[in-house]
Amino acid sequence: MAKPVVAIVGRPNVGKSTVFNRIAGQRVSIVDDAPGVTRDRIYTSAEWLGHEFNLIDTGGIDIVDQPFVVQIKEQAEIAIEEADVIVFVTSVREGITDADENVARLLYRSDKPVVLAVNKVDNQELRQDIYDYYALGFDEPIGISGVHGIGVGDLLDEIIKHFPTDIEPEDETRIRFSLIGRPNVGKSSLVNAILGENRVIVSDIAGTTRDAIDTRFAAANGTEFNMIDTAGLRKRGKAYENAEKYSVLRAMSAIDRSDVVLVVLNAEEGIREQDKKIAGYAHEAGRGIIIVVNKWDTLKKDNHSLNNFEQAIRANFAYLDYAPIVFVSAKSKQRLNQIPGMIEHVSENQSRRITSSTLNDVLLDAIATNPTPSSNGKRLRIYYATQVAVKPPTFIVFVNDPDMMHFSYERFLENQLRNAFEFSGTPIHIIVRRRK
Ligand SMILES: Nc1nc2c(ncn2[C@@H]2O[C@H](COP(=O)(O)OP(=O)(O)OP(=O)(O)O)[C@@H](O)[C@H]2O)c(=O)[nH]1
Ligand SMILES: Nc1nc2c(ncn2[C@@H]2O[C@H](COP(=O)(O)OP(=O)(O)OP(=O)(O)O)[C@@H](O)[C@H]2O)c(=O)[nH]1
Repeated sequence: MAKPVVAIVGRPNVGKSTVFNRIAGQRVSIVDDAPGVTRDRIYTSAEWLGHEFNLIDTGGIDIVDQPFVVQIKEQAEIAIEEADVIVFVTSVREGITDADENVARLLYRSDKPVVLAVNKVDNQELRQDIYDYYALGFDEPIGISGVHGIGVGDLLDEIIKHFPTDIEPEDETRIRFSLIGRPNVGKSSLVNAILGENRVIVSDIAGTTRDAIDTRFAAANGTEFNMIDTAGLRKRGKAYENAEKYSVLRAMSAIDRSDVVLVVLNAEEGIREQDKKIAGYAHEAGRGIIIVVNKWDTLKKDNHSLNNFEQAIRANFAYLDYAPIVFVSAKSKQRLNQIPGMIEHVSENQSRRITSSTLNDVLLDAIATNPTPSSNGKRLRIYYATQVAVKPPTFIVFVNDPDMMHFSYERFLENQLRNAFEFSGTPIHIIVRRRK
Protein backbone atom coordinates (compact mmCIF):
# COMPACT_ATOMS: atom_id res chain seq x y z
CA MET A 1 0.00 0.00 0.00
CA ALA A 2 0.89 3.65 -0.30
CA LYS A 3 2.06 2.96 -3.81
CA PRO A 4 3.77 5.76 -5.70
CA VAL A 5 1.43 7.85 -7.84
CA VAL A 6 2.22 8.75 -11.44
CA ALA A 7 0.15 11.45 -13.14
CA ILE A 8 -0.06 12.11 -16.86
CA VAL A 9 -0.45 15.73 -17.95
CA GLY A 10 -0.37 17.58 -21.25
CA ARG A 11 -2.51 19.69 -23.54
CA PRO A 12 -5.50 18.08 -25.26
CA ASN A 13 -5.01 15.59 -28.05
CA VAL A 14 -1.36 14.75 -27.48
CA GLY A 15 -2.38 11.18 -26.65
CA LYS A 16 -2.59 11.12 -22.87
CA SER A 17 -5.39 8.60 -22.68
CA THR A 18 -3.73 6.43 -25.31
CA VAL A 19 -0.54 6.35 -23.23
CA PHE A 20 -2.58 5.74 -20.07
CA ASN A 21 -4.35 2.77 -21.64
CA ARG A 22 -1.10 1.45 -23.02
CA ILE A 23 0.48 1.44 -19.55
CA ALA A 24 -2.69 0.15 -17.84
CA GLY A 25 -3.50 -2.39 -20.54
CA GLN A 26 -1.10 -5.08 -19.38
CA ARG A 27 -2.96 -5.58 -16.17
CA VAL A 28 -5.68 -8.20 -16.01
CA SER A 29 -8.08 -7.68 -13.19
CA ILE A 30 -8.92 -10.77 -11.16
CA VAL A 31 -12.40 -9.51 -10.45
CA ASP A 32 -14.28 -7.82 -13.20
CA ASP A 33 -17.80 -8.71 -12.30
CA ALA A 34 -18.73 -5.38 -10.81
CA PRO A 35 -21.37 -3.82 -13.00
CA GLY A 36 -21.62 -0.07 -13.12
CA VAL A 37 -17.90 0.47 -13.02
CA THR A 38 -16.94 2.65 -15.92
CA ARG A 39 -14.20 1.50 -18.20
CA ASP A 40 -13.24 5.01 -19.18
CA ARG A 41 -10.77 5.06 -16.40
CA ILE A 42 -8.72 7.95 -15.18
CA TYR A 43 -7.14 6.01 -12.34
CA THR A 44 -5.64 2.57 -12.37
CA SER A 45 -3.00 0.49 -10.77
CA ALA A 46 -0.08 -0.65 -12.86
CA GLU A 47 3.22 -2.43 -12.53
CA TRP A 48 6.61 -2.28 -14.19
CA LEU A 49 9.54 -4.55 -13.34
CA GLY A 50 8.06 -5.37 -9.96
CA HIS A 51 7.29 -1.75 -9.08
CA GLU A 52 3.63 -1.23 -8.41
CA PHE A 53 2.17 2.21 -8.79
CA ASN A 54 -1.06 4.09 -9.40
CA LEU A 55 -1.58 5.98 -12.60
CA ILE A 56 -3.81 9.03 -13.12
CA ASP A 57 -4.85 10.49 -16.45
CA THR A 58 -5.51 14.10 -15.51
CA GLY A 59 -6.82 14.73 -19.02
CA GLY A 60 -9.93 12.84 -18.03
CA ILE A 61 -10.78 15.24 -15.22
CA ASP A 62 -12.96 17.91 -16.73
CA ILE A 63 -13.82 20.77 -14.50
CA VAL A 64 -17.14 21.73 -16.02
CA ASP A 65 -17.75 25.12 -17.59
CA GLN A 66 -14.14 26.19 -17.62
CA PRO A 67 -12.21 27.42 -20.65
CA PHE A 68 -9.59 25.08 -21.93
CA VAL A 69 -6.62 27.05 -20.59
CA VAL A 70 -8.08 26.88 -17.09
CA GLN A 71 -8.75 23.16 -17.45
CA ILE A 72 -5.14 22.41 -18.33
CA LYS A 73 -3.95 24.53 -15.45
CA GLU A 74 -6.23 22.73 -13.01
CA GLN A 75 -5.19 19.34 -14.34
CA ALA A 76 -1.53 20.21 -13.96
CA GLU A 77 -2.14 21.41 -10.41
CA ILE A 78 -3.93 18.21 -9.51
CA ALA A 79 -0.99 16.26 -10.92
CA ILE A 80 1.46 18.33 -8.90
CA GLU A 81 -0.58 17.74 -5.76
CA GLU A 82 -1.22 14.06 -6.21
CA ALA A 83 1.77 12.65 -7.96
CA ASP A 84 5.20 11.41 -7.01
CA VAL A 85 6.23 11.47 -10.66
CA ILE A 86 4.66 13.56 -13.44
CA VAL A 87 4.66 12.40 -17.04
CA PHE A 88 4.42 15.39 -19.34
CA VAL A 89 3.13 14.24 -22.71
CA THR A 90 3.70 16.26 -25.89
CA SER A 91 3.26 15.34 -29.53
CA VAL A 92 5.95 15.28 -32.20
CA ARG A 93 3.36 15.87 -34.94
CA GLU A 94 2.57 19.45 -34.02
CA GLY A 95 5.91 20.50 -32.55
CA ILE A 96 6.06 22.56 -29.37
CA THR A 97 2.93 24.68 -29.02
CA ASP A 98 2.08 27.60 -26.75
CA ALA A 99 -0.09 25.28 -24.73
CA ASP A 100 2.89 22.92 -24.20
CA GLU A 101 4.94 25.88 -22.97
CA ASN A 102 2.16 26.81 -20.59
CA VAL A 103 2.11 23.34 -19.12
CA ALA A 104 5.91 23.40 -18.81
CA ARG A 105 5.78 26.66 -16.87
CA LEU A 106 3.25 25.23 -14.45
CA LEU A 107 5.42 22.19 -13.89
CA TYR A 108 8.59 24.23 -13.24
CA ARG A 109 6.93 25.53 -10.11
CA SER A 110 6.63 22.08 -8.64
CA ASP A 111 9.47 20.17 -7.10
CA LYS A 112 8.10 16.85 -8.35
CA PRO A 113 10.18 14.96 -10.92
CA VAL A 114 8.92 15.42 -14.46
CA VAL A 115 9.49 12.89 -17.23
CA LEU A 116 8.98 14.37 -20.69
CA ALA A 117 7.39 12.06 -23.25
CA VAL A 118 7.21 13.02 -26.90
CA ASN A 119 4.34 10.99 -28.30
CA LYS A 120 3.33 10.00 -31.83
CA VAL A 121 6.90 9.10 -32.76
CA ASP A 122 5.53 6.35 -34.97
CA ASN A 123 8.60 5.89 -37.17
CA GLN A 124 12.33 6.33 -37.34
CA GLU A 125 12.28 9.61 -39.30
CA LEU A 126 10.28 11.34 -36.59
CA ARG A 127 12.84 10.32 -33.97
CA GLN A 128 15.27 13.08 -34.95
CA ASP A 129 12.67 15.71 -34.06
CA ILE A 130 12.48 14.73 -30.42
CA TYR A 131 15.68 16.66 -29.58
CA ASP A 132 13.78 19.90 -30.22
CA TYR A 133 11.88 19.14 -27.04
CA TYR A 134 14.92 19.83 -24.86
CA ALA A 135 13.75 23.41 -25.34
CA LEU A 136 10.96 22.76 -22.86
CA GLY A 137 13.57 22.66 -20.13
CA PHE A 138 13.35 19.14 -18.78
CA ASP A 139 15.70 16.19 -18.90
CA GLU A 140 16.07 13.97 -21.94
CA PRO A 141 12.82 13.74 -23.92
CA ILE A 142 11.67 10.18 -24.47
CA GLY A 143 10.17 9.42 -27.86
CA ILE A 144 7.19 7.09 -27.73
CA SER A 145 4.25 5.98 -29.80
CA GLY A 146 1.25 5.28 -27.63
CA VAL A 147 -0.63 3.79 -30.54
CA HIS A 148 2.13 1.38 -31.53
CA GLY A 149 3.56 0.81 -28.08
CA ILE A 150 7.03 1.95 -29.12
CA GLY A 151 9.28 3.39 -26.41
CA VAL A 152 6.76 2.85 -23.62
CA GLY A 153 9.16 0.50 -21.85
CA ASP A 154 11.87 3.18 -21.89
CA LEU A 155 9.37 5.66 -20.52
CA LEU A 156 8.44 3.29 -17.70
CA ASP A 157 12.12 2.65 -16.93
CA GLU A 158 12.58 6.38 -16.51
CA ILE A 159 9.43 6.77 -14.40
CA ILE A 160 10.37 4.13 -11.86
CA LYS A 161 13.84 5.65 -11.41
CA HIS A 162 12.13 8.61 -9.76
CA PHE A 163 10.03 6.66 -7.31
CA PRO A 164 10.57 7.80 -3.76
CA THR A 165 12.63 5.36 -1.74
CA ASP A 166 11.32 6.61 1.58
CA ILE A 167 7.63 5.84 1.09
CA GLU A 168 6.05 6.33 4.48
CA PRO A 169 5.89 3.07 6.38
CA GLU A 170 2.27 2.12 6.80
CA ASP A 171 1.17 1.56 10.31
CA GLU A 172 0.55 -2.14 10.66
CA THR A 173 -0.98 -2.15 14.10
CA ARG A 174 -3.88 0.19 13.42
CA ILE A 175 -6.81 -0.55 11.18
CA ARG A 176 -6.93 1.89 8.30
CA PHE A 177 -10.30 2.92 6.98
CA SER A 178 -11.90 5.70 5.01
CA LEU A 179 -15.34 7.00 4.18
CA ILE A 180 -16.21 7.41 0.55
CA GLY A 181 -19.34 8.54 -1.21
CA ARG A 182 -20.96 11.16 -3.35
CA PRO A 183 -20.82 14.79 -2.33
CA ASN A 184 -23.24 15.71 0.43
CA VAL A 185 -23.98 12.21 1.72
CA GLY A 186 -22.53 13.34 5.05
CA LYS A 187 -18.95 12.05 5.04
CA SER A 188 -17.49 15.00 6.92
CA SER A 189 -20.34 14.96 9.42
CA LEU A 190 -19.74 11.25 10.02
CA VAL A 191 -16.00 11.77 10.39
CA ASN A 192 -16.58 14.40 13.03
CA ALA A 193 -19.29 12.41 14.79
CA ILE A 194 -17.15 9.25 14.91
CA LEU A 195 -14.19 11.19 16.25
CA GLY A 196 -16.45 12.85 18.78
CA GLU A 197 -17.45 9.46 20.16
CA ASN A 198 -13.94 8.05 20.39
CA ARG A 199 -10.63 9.03 21.90
CA VAL A 200 -8.46 10.83 19.38
CA ILE A 201 -4.79 9.97 19.69
CA VAL A 202 -2.57 12.96 19.27
CA SER A 203 0.62 11.98 17.58
CA ASP A 204 3.61 13.88 16.35
CA ILE A 205 4.13 11.79 13.25
CA ALA A 206 4.48 14.18 10.35
CA GLY A 207 1.73 14.26 7.77
CA THR A 208 2.02 12.19 4.67
CA THR A 209 3.60 13.39 1.49
CA ARG A 210 0.30 13.72 -0.26
CA ASP A 211 -2.98 15.25 0.45
CA ALA A 212 -4.18 12.66 2.87
CA ILE A 213 -4.81 13.42 6.49
CA ASP A 214 -4.82 10.56 8.94
CA THR A 215 -6.51 10.76 12.27
CA ARG A 216 -5.72 8.11 14.81
CA PHE A 217 -8.24 7.21 17.46
CA ALA A 218 -9.02 4.45 19.91
CA ALA A 219 -12.44 2.88 20.39
CA ALA A 220 -13.87 2.06 23.82
CA ASN A 221 -12.35 -1.45 23.73
CA GLY A 222 -8.90 -0.01 23.06
CA THR A 223 -8.66 -0.98 19.39
CA GLU A 224 -6.81 1.69 17.46
CA PHE A 225 -7.85 3.01 14.09
CA ASN A 226 -6.36 5.22 11.46
CA MET A 227 -8.98 7.22 9.64
CA ILE A 228 -7.85 8.32 6.23
CA ASP A 229 -9.31 11.51 4.93
CA THR A 230 -8.57 13.09 1.61
CA ALA A 231 -8.76 16.80 1.99
CA GLY A 232 -8.65 17.67 -1.68
CA LEU A 233 -12.32 18.34 -2.20
CA ARG A 234 -12.63 20.50 0.82
CA LYS A 235 -9.54 22.43 -0.13
CA ARG A 236 -10.67 23.00 -3.67
CA GLY A 237 -14.17 24.11 -2.88
CA LYS A 238 -17.62 23.68 -4.26
CA ALA A 239 -16.88 23.82 -7.99
CA TYR A 240 -15.07 20.54 -7.72
CA GLU A 241 -17.79 18.68 -5.93
CA ASN A 242 -19.67 18.47 -9.17
CA ALA A 243 -16.70 17.28 -11.14
CA GLU A 244 -17.60 13.64 -10.94
CA LYS A 245 -14.21 12.42 -12.12
CA TYR A 246 -12.48 14.45 -9.48
CA SER A 247 -14.55 13.00 -6.68
CA VAL A 248 -13.86 9.53 -8.07
CA LEU A 249 -10.17 10.35 -7.97
CA ARG A 250 -10.43 11.33 -4.31
CA ALA A 251 -12.30 8.13 -3.55
CA MET A 252 -9.70 6.06 -5.37
CA SER A 253 -6.79 7.45 -3.43
CA ALA A 254 -8.67 6.90 -0.16
CA ILE A 255 -9.55 3.32 -1.12
CA ASP A 256 -5.97 2.68 -2.02
CA ARG A 257 -4.70 3.46 1.46
CA SER A 258 -7.47 1.70 3.39
CA ASP A 259 -8.04 -1.79 4.71
CA VAL A 260 -11.74 -1.18 5.11
CA VAL A 261 -13.89 1.28 3.22
CA LEU A 262 -17.18 2.69 4.43
CA VAL A 263 -19.38 3.35 1.42
CA VAL A 264 -21.72 6.11 2.56
CA LEU A 265 -25.20 6.42 1.09
CA ASN A 266 -27.74 9.13 1.73
CA ALA A 267 -31.08 7.78 3.00
CA GLU A 268 -32.76 11.02 2.07
CA GLU A 269 -31.79 10.84 -1.59
CA GLY A 270 -31.75 7.09 -2.10
CA ILE A 271 -29.32 5.19 -4.32
CA ARG A 272 -27.80 6.97 -7.31
CA GLU A 273 -25.73 5.82 -10.25
CA GLN A 274 -22.57 7.40 -8.87
CA ASP A 275 -22.95 5.45 -5.61
CA LYS A 276 -22.66 2.26 -7.62
CA LYS A 277 -19.55 3.42 -9.40
CA ILE A 278 -17.81 4.42 -6.20
CA ALA A 279 -18.75 1.15 -4.47
CA GLY A 280 -17.60 -0.77 -7.54
CA TYR A 281 -14.13 0.68 -7.24
CA ALA A 282 -13.86 -0.40 -3.59
CA HIS A 283 -15.01 -3.90 -4.51
CA GLU A 284 -12.55 -4.15 -7.39
CA ALA A 285 -9.73 -3.04 -5.14
CA GLY A 286 -10.47 -5.99 -2.85
CA ARG A 287 -11.01 -3.89 0.24
CA GLY A 288 -13.26 -4.70 3.15
CA ILE A 289 -16.56 -2.89 2.69
CA ILE A 290 -19.32 -1.69 5.00
CA ILE A 291 -22.34 0.08 3.58
CA VAL A 292 -23.32 3.00 5.78
CA VAL A 293 -26.73 4.54 5.17
CA ASN A 294 -26.55 8.01 6.68
CA LYS A 295 -29.25 10.59 7.43
CA TRP A 296 -31.52 7.81 8.67
CA ASP A 297 -33.15 10.46 10.89
CA THR A 298 -34.67 12.19 7.86
CA LEU A 299 -37.01 9.35 6.86
CA LYS A 300 -40.55 8.93 8.09
CA LYS A 301 -40.18 5.32 9.07
CA ASP A 302 -42.50 2.40 9.56
CA ASN A 303 -41.86 -1.30 10.21
CA HIS A 304 -40.80 -1.85 6.61
CA SER A 305 -38.47 1.08 5.99
CA LEU A 306 -35.32 -0.68 7.02
CA ASN A 307 -36.12 -3.87 5.14
CA ASN A 308 -37.15 -1.99 2.04
CA PHE A 309 -33.98 0.05 1.99
CA GLU A 310 -31.90 -3.04 2.57
CA GLN A 311 -33.59 -4.81 -0.33
CA ALA A 312 -32.95 -1.84 -2.59
CA ILE A 313 -29.28 -1.96 -1.65
CA ARG A 314 -29.03 -5.68 -2.30
CA ALA A 315 -30.73 -5.26 -5.67
CA ASN A 316 -28.55 -2.34 -6.74
CA PHE A 317 -25.25 -3.60 -5.37
CA ALA A 318 -25.60 -7.31 -6.09
CA TYR A 319 -21.82 -7.78 -6.22
CA LEU A 320 -21.55 -6.42 -2.65
CA ASP A 321 -23.75 -9.12 -1.13
CA TYR A 322 -21.00 -9.77 1.42
CA ALA A 323 -21.00 -6.21 2.77
CA PRO A 324 -22.81 -5.54 6.05
CA ILE A 325 -25.17 -2.58 6.13
CA VAL A 326 -25.68 -0.13 8.98
CA PHE A 327 -28.29 2.62 9.16
CA VAL A 328 -26.99 5.65 11.01
CA SER A 329 -27.41 9.34 11.56
CA ALA A 330 -24.48 11.66 11.99
CA LYS A 331 -26.98 14.16 13.34
CA SER A 332 -28.71 12.10 16.04
CA LYS A 333 -25.66 9.79 16.48
CA GLN A 334 -27.93 6.77 16.04
CA ARG A 335 -25.88 3.52 15.84
CA LEU A 336 -22.59 5.36 15.36
CA ASN A 337 -21.15 3.42 18.26
CA GLN A 338 -21.49 0.22 16.21
CA ILE A 339 -19.15 1.40 13.49
CA PRO A 340 -15.73 0.80 15.12
CA GLY A 341 -16.68 -2.76 16.07
CA MET A 342 -17.92 -3.47 12.56
CA ILE A 343 -14.70 -2.16 11.03
CA GLU A 344 -12.64 -4.29 13.39
CA HIS A 345 -14.68 -7.37 12.55
CA VAL A 346 -14.40 -6.86 8.79
CA SER A 347 -10.69 -6.25 9.13
CA GLU A 348 -10.29 -9.56 10.97
CA ASN A 349 -12.25 -11.36 8.28
CA GLN A 350 -10.06 -9.88 5.60
CA SER A 351 -6.98 -11.30 7.25
CA ARG A 352 -8.50 -14.67 8.08
CA ARG A 353 -6.40 -17.70 7.14
CA ILE A 354 -7.96 -21.10 6.65
CA THR A 355 -5.76 -24.16 6.91
CA SER A 356 -5.66 -26.34 3.82
CA SER A 357 -7.12 -29.36 5.61
CA THR A 358 -10.17 -27.43 6.87
CA LEU A 359 -10.57 -25.81 3.51
CA ASN A 360 -10.52 -29.11 1.66
CA ASP A 361 -13.01 -30.66 4.05
CA VAL A 362 -15.42 -27.88 3.20
CA LEU A 363 -14.80 -28.34 -0.53
CA LEU A 364 -15.40 -32.08 -0.33
CA ASP A 365 -18.71 -31.48 1.42
CA ALA A 366 -19.64 -28.88 -1.16
CA ILE A 367 -18.92 -31.22 -4.05
CA ALA A 368 -20.89 -33.99 -2.34
CA THR A 369 -24.03 -31.84 -2.06
CA ASN A 370 -23.71 -30.26 -5.50
CA PRO A 371 -21.69 -32.31 -7.98
CA THR A 372 -19.30 -30.47 -10.28
CA PRO A 373 -20.56 -29.66 -13.81
CA SER A 374 -19.85 -31.99 -16.70
CA SER A 375 -20.04 -31.66 -20.44
CA ASN A 376 -19.41 -34.07 -23.35
CA GLY A 377 -18.97 -36.91 -20.93
CA LYS A 378 -16.21 -35.10 -19.09
CA ARG A 379 -16.62 -33.91 -15.52
CA LEU A 380 -14.88 -31.03 -13.80
CA ARG A 381 -12.64 -32.46 -11.14
CA ILE A 382 -11.51 -30.42 -8.18
CA TYR A 383 -8.34 -31.83 -6.67
CA TYR A 384 -7.24 -29.47 -4.03
CA ALA A 385 -7.49 -25.91 -2.79
CA THR A 386 -5.19 -23.72 -0.79
CA GLN A 387 -5.30 -20.17 0.51
CA VAL A 388 -2.51 -18.10 -0.95
CA ALA A 389 -3.22 -14.61 0.36
CA VAL A 390 -5.19 -12.42 2.75
CA LYS A 391 -6.61 -8.92 2.31
CA PRO A 392 -8.63 -10.18 0.56
CA PRO A 393 -8.62 -13.92 1.23
CA THR A 394 -7.48 -15.54 -2.00
CA PHE A 395 -7.78 -19.24 -2.81
CA ILE A 396 -6.30 -21.28 -5.59
CA VAL A 397 -8.42 -24.24 -6.64
CA PHE A 398 -6.60 -26.89 -8.68
CA VAL A 399 -8.76 -28.67 -11.25
CA ASN A 400 -8.47 -30.92 -14.29
CA ASP A 401 -9.81 -28.30 -16.72
CA PRO A 402 -10.29 -24.64 -15.71
CA ASP A 403 -12.60 -23.99 -18.68
CA MET A 404 -15.15 -26.27 -17.10
CA MET A 405 -15.41 -24.15 -13.97
CA HIS A 406 -18.57 -22.19 -14.70
CA PHE A 407 -19.25 -18.87 -13.10
CA SER A 408 -22.27 -20.32 -11.30
CA TYR A 409 -20.28 -23.18 -9.79
CA GLU A 410 -17.54 -20.84 -8.67
CA ARG A 411 -20.23 -18.71 -7.08
CA PHE A 412 -21.56 -21.80 -5.33
CA LEU A 413 -18.10 -22.59 -3.96
CA GLU A 414 -17.71 -19.05 -2.74
CA ASN A 415 -21.04 -19.28 -0.93
CA GLN A 416 -19.99 -22.55 0.69
CA LEU A 417 -16.80 -20.89 1.93
CA ARG A 418 -18.82 -17.99 3.28
CA ASN A 419 -21.18 -20.38 5.06
CA ALA A 420 -18.32 -22.27 6.62
CA PHE A 421 -16.08 -19.36 7.58
CA GLU A 422 -16.66 -15.84 8.76
CA PHE A 423 -15.86 -13.63 5.77
CA SER A 424 -18.52 -10.97 6.05
CA GLY A 425 -17.46 -7.60 4.69
CA THR A 426 -14.58 -8.94 2.64
CA PRO A 427 -14.43 -9.97 -1.00
CA ILE A 428 -13.00 -13.43 -1.67
CA HIS A 429 -10.90 -14.23 -4.72
CA ILE A 430 -10.97 -17.69 -6.20
CA ILE A 431 -8.33 -18.52 -8.77
CA VAL A 432 -8.84 -21.69 -10.78
CA ARG A 433 -5.71 -23.46 -12.01
CA ARG A 434 -5.01 -26.59 -13.98
CA ARG A 435 -3.11 -29.15 -11.95
CA LYS A 436 0.08 -30.01 -13.72
N1 LIG B 1 -0.06 8.76 -34.86
C1 LIG B 1 -0.30 8.63 -33.57
N2 LIG B 1 -1.46 9.07 -33.07
C2 LIG B 1 -1.67 8.93 -31.74
C3 LIG B 1 -0.71 8.34 -30.88
N3 LIG B 1 -1.20 8.35 -29.62
C4 LIG B 1 -2.44 8.92 -29.70
N4 LIG B 1 -2.71 9.26 -30.98
C5 LIG B 1 -3.95 9.89 -31.48
O1 LIG B 1 -4.06 11.20 -30.98
C6 LIG B 1 -5.44 11.50 -30.73
C7 LIG B 1 -5.62 11.97 -29.30
O2 LIG B 1 -5.35 10.88 -28.41
P1 LIG B 1 -5.89 10.84 -26.94
O3 LIG B 1 -5.22 9.73 -26.27
O4 LIG B 1 -7.37 10.92 -26.91
O5 LIG B 1 -5.32 12.25 -26.43
P2 LIG B 1 -5.51 12.98 -25.04
O6 LIG B 1 -4.26 13.74 -24.80
O7 LIG B 1 -5.95 12.03 -24.00
O8 LIG B 1 -6.64 13.97 -25.38
P3 LIG B 1 -7.66 14.75 -24.39
O9 LIG B 1 -8.57 13.70 -23.84
O10 LIG B 1 -8.35 15.69 -25.35
O11 LIG B 1 -6.87 15.44 -23.37
C8 LIG B 1 -6.21 10.25 -31.06
O12 LIG B 1 -6.72 10.37 -32.36
C9 LIG B 1 -5.17 9.16 -30.99
O13 LIG B 1 -5.48 8.08 -31.84
C10 LIG B 1 0.51 7.88 -31.47
O14 LIG B 1 1.39 7.33 -30.80
N5 LIG B 1 0.67 8.05 -32.80
N1 LIG C 1 -30.48 15.27 8.80
C1 LIG C 1 -29.22 14.91 8.66
N2 LIG C 1 -28.37 15.73 8.00
C2 LIG C 1 -27.10 15.33 7.87
C3 LIG C 1 -26.63 14.10 8.42
N3 LIG C 1 -25.32 13.99 8.12
C4 LIG C 1 -24.99 15.08 7.41
N4 LIG C 1 -26.07 15.90 7.26
C5 LIG C 1 -26.10 17.18 6.52
O1 LIG C 1 -25.82 16.93 5.17
C6 LIG C 1 -25.05 17.98 4.59
C7 LIG C 1 -23.78 17.42 3.96
O2 LIG C 1 -22.96 16.87 4.98
P1 LIG C 1 -21.38 16.75 4.82
O3 LIG C 1 -20.89 16.06 6.01
O4 LIG C 1 -20.80 18.06 4.46
O5 LIG C 1 -21.33 15.82 3.55
P2 LIG C 1 -20.05 15.28 2.77
O6 LIG C 1 -20.40 13.97 2.22
O7 LIG C 1 -18.83 15.39 3.61
O8 LIG C 1 -19.99 16.31 1.62
P3 LIG C 1 -18.74 16.73 0.69
O9 LIG C 1 -17.70 17.32 1.61
O10 LIG C 1 -19.40 17.73 -0.20
O11 LIG C 1 -18.30 15.52 -0.03
C8 LIG C 1 -24.78 18.94 5.73
O12 LIG C 1 -25.72 19.99 5.63
C9 LIG C 1 -25.01 18.12 6.99
O13 LIG C 1 -25.45 18.90 8.06
C10 LIG C 1 -27.55 13.28 9.13
O14 LIG C 1 -27.25 12.19 9.63
N5 LIG C 1 -28.83 13.73 9.21
